Amino acid sequence: MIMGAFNDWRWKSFTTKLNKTPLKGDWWSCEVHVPKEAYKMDFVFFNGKDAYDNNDQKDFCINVEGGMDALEFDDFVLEEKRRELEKLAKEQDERERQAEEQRRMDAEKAASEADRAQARVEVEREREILRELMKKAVMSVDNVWYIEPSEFKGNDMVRLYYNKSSSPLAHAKDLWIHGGHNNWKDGLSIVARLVSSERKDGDWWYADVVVPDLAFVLDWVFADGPPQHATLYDNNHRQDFHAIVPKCIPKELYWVEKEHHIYRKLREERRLREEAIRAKAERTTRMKADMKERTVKMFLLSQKHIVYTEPLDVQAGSTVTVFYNPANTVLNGKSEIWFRCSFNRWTHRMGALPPQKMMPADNGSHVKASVKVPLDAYMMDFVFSEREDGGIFDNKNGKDYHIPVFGGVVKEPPMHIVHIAVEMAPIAKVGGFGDVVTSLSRAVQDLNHNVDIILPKYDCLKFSNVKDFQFHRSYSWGGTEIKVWFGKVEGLSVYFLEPQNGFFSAGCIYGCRNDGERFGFFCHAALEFLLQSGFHPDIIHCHDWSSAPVAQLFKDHYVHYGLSKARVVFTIHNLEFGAHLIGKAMEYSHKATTVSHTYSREVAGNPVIAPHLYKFHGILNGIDLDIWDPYNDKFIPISYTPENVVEGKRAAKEALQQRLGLKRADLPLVGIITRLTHQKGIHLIKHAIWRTLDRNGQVVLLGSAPDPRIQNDFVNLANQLHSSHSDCARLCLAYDEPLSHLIYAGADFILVPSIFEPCGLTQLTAMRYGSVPVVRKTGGLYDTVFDVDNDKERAEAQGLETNGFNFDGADATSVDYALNRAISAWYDGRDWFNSLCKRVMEQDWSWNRPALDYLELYHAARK
Ligand SMILES: Nc1ncnc2c1ncn2[C@@H]1O[C@H](COP(=O)(O)OP(=O)(O)O[C@H]2O[C@H](CO)[C@@H](O)[C@H](O)[C@H]2O)[C@@H](O)[C@H]1O
Repeated sequence: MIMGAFNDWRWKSFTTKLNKTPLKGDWWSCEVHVPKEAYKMDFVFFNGKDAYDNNDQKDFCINVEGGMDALEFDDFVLEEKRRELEKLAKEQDERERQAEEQRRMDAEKAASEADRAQARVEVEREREILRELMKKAVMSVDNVWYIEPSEFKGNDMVRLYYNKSSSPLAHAKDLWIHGGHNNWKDGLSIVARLVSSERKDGDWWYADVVVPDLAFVLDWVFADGPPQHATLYDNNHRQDFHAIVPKCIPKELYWVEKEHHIYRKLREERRLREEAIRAKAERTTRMKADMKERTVKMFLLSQKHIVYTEPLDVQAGSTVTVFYNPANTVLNGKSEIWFRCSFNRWTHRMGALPPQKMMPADNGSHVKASVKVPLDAYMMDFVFSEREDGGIFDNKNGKDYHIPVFGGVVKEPPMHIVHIAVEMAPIAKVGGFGDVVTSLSRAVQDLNHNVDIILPKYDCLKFSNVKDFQFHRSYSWGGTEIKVWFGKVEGLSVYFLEPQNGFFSAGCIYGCRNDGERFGFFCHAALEFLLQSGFHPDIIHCHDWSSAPVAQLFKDHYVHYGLSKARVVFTIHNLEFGAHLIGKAMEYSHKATTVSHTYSREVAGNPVIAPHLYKFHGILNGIDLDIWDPYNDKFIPISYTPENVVEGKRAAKEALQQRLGLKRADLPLVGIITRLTHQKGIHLIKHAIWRTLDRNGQVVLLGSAPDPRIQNDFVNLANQLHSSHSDCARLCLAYDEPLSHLIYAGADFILVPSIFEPCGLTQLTAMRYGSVPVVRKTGGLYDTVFDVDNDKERAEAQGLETNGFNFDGADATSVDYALNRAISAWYDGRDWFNSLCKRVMEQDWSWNRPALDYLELYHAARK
């Protein structure tokens, strides 16, 4: 028998019996069908059981002519796989669609039942009221009123008689009936003037009225004039008059119809409500996607002076041309440029492609090379060199060039990232660091990676924001038992460590005498938890002095024991505190970052940073577009987008003024939202408050000071201002997240005069809400705010438009320089100012771009 297959045993295997032939020797034969995709046939012979002739373990093979070649076959297989994946994806989509449809139908059914039940309740209530009424309703009252004929029904014309002689209307000249039906259900449905009758046994009057359709009780009062003009009434001692309609329609039928009517109304209202919610959600998603697409395009184009591809979107299976301009790199002036490329972060099965000499491009500045992108690529990787065999390389400072590939059959394998952190918004937030832990994690998770967070289980956690909170396990370490709890926060998995030594039951996050000891213990306990739970993260990300010890502990105790795959990334949010611990983390981490380029340059000379610059990078923070979203924000009165920013902000300003008791007037409003510490430029904040008031503006400050002396100082200032400028200044000296949303939306300007600022989030959030930032040119403030008068070119170099006002120095004149221009711009040209609000709102200060930078960094850490 023969057992074989084609193309290195990858295609169409077969097993067939051979027949003895009459040829000389012991020749056997069989017929084999050679498929058109074959370039090679591989086979062995055997006896049908256990004896093989496999050509000394090399197998036999014959090349096949006229079919595909090996490369074509690779493509063919991938194409097949792509088709298969497409089919599976379609089936999956269809299943999801059906499941969604089912969910929708179930929800519809439940809602419909709820509507029906409500309709029933409403009808029952009405019925009860009417029942009570019917008890009081009669056909006539002797000597007061009666109706002719005595038998009547809906739509009949009847004559109602009234004897006013002993009523409050005894002396009225004019007499009117104001009536309705079924307990005044439709309000006034009967109005008529009464005329005097001939009857002599009293003072009888009458009116002819049409009985409303479907009425079974008539309700009325008498008055001395028509509605709105009457002054005297006879309302039957406040009971009104009620008459039974003797021949009204069958009652049950009425109520059935009524219930149905209410049900239809409820259902229609619900449908409209749901449609509005759906439309809004769709619009939110679309706006987010548009912003992301614009940013990614901008990012790809922003490197155009060095490298770009044609087409810009690289598709798997297509051929792309890479353009490179050595003038701006280390290869400037080289006579030859060689292009060295691979895929999937250099892990592609084909390995690196052979180096290719680049040819001059038509534009004169760039050189170019073309590559076919395989179908199983998700990333294109390349570097450039001066010679075929190497020499000087441009590898983008060790990071290499990477361009994402779309539409491939293989997806990037997810990384597992664990943050060890002591703050996390919104459950344990003190400042911006807490925001970043949450929003960076969400952004990386959105890019299909796995993210976990380890946090101390403070007794002061905001548990209301933790979903599915549950006990996870417990372990012993450091002489105590540590309970681990698990929960979901903003869609992120969080492990909470609760050592039984009470370290985190102090009622606060920071501020204990032994903070260093508490957090040092936490860091070690977190690593121990990872080890004991068998986690194998790719990246352990620690932050600031509080989880800085992780880096060295990892190196000393864990790298050889089970966590060896992990790399440690350390991020500095603020170098002010814990320099010694930060220095250690700089030394022991694989990569270190801080939260803006400019701050990374500002601290580069610091002795704890300087020796480690080779692994130190500035990556800007972003804000979370779901958490800060004026289109879906429950703390502001009108939801708005750039299209209706003026209307949205006007409503928010009014709500803010009303809430804080400020004058409700159209004045320039400056907002300040900050921790009140030296870093934030306290003397400049104070000065700016007075300056704004001088210029007839309003100021709202939301902030609190960890230092009681500063807090006191501001309490005094608040007292002074609230009496001298109660219309125009409000200092809220507390931490208040909902109020911060209203200030971001209601202010015209957000002032950030920091002395130093690693990144700063408030100016970014301000822009998301269409507020114009006024900032000091330092750290991340410098990188994100571009002065409308002075920074046009600097903004353009980043593909941006100017977006605010800034100043250099740290004295009163310097703040005035920016603040005066800002306020004047507001007074002088509202159209221009409104267009500036719209413009800042359209800029993308989210994680769309920085999350990609972090991923590059994580990959670089793993190299
Ligand atoms: N009284 C109050 N009520 C409600 N909310 C308030 C508040 N006071 C402040 N906030 C909020 O706290 C956050 C402050 O974040 P920042 O980044 O601007 O400063 P912070 O100095 O805390 O952060 C540090 O870490 C971050 C993150 O890396 C860096 O951006 C920054 O430069 C660095 O100093 C914002 O979300 C703001 O809205």
